[in-house]
Amino acid sequence: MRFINFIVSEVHIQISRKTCTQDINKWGLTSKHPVILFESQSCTYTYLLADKASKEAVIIDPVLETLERDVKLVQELGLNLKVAVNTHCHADHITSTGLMKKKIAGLQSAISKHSGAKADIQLSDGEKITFGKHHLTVRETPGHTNGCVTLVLNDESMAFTGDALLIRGCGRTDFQQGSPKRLYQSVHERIFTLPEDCLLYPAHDYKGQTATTVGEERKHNPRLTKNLEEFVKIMDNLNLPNPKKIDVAVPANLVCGLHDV
Ligand SMILES: N[C@@H](CCC(=O)N[C@@H](CSS)C(=O)NCC(=O)O)C(=O)O
Ligand SMILES: [Fe+2]
Repeated sequence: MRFINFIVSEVHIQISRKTCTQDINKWGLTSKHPVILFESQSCTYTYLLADKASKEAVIIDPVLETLERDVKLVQELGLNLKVAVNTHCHADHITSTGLMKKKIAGLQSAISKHSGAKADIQLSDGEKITFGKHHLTVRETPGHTNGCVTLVLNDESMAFTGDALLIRGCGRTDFQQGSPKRLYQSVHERIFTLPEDCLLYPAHDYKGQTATTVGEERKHNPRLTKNLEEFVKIMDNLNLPNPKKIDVAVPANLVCGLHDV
């Protein structure tokens, strides 16, 4: 399912199906958008960013179940996919980065060096992932897991928050070295300090929402507008069932999704 079809730096917007939470007028005709792809079993968003001139591209959080769709799209658009990056070692689905490397020559996988997972590129805070004249800067945002990163586009017009910040929510902190205190700090110091109108794209949404902004979340996030003490209490009492695939997904994602696939 694709909601907005766009290649970074090109004005080409196709908005269909579900709505964004933010005022649509804010998007404006000159806005840039990533290609947004959705995997419906795990409600995961995969993002594809490309430089129009050079065709160099980056994919964020691709999912095993939608590997063929994503590879086909990359080929149809004639992109030179350079990096497939995971925002963290996912617990709810298996990444497709390992198998995607086998289908796309020259593709490198990437994940935080704090994730404990194997990949071609072990990302550090401040590192840049370059595609054509653009880059994503890695901001470490631990708390959901130790190895969570937020990827910020060079002009700070958009950021990909993984599970650190979800729309009107945030990643759980009850497994994989989760820590509500660290997550609170990460979001307040490393995401909420981005420009108010910076678009935020999460790794999941369970309610049909597609994007938000820093300003909206600073004002309306029901968890992160609380003080630290209240936030910790909320997170310690979520009582969510474990993701159904956690026992297969985590070991598989520690080896780029290639475990027993
Ligand atoms: N039901 C899903 C898992 C749902 C879940 O736990 N989501 C995670 C992100 S994936 S690690 C989460 O942090 N949720 C926060 C929340 O408040 O919902 C499944 O079985 O896969
Ligand atoms: Fe997660």
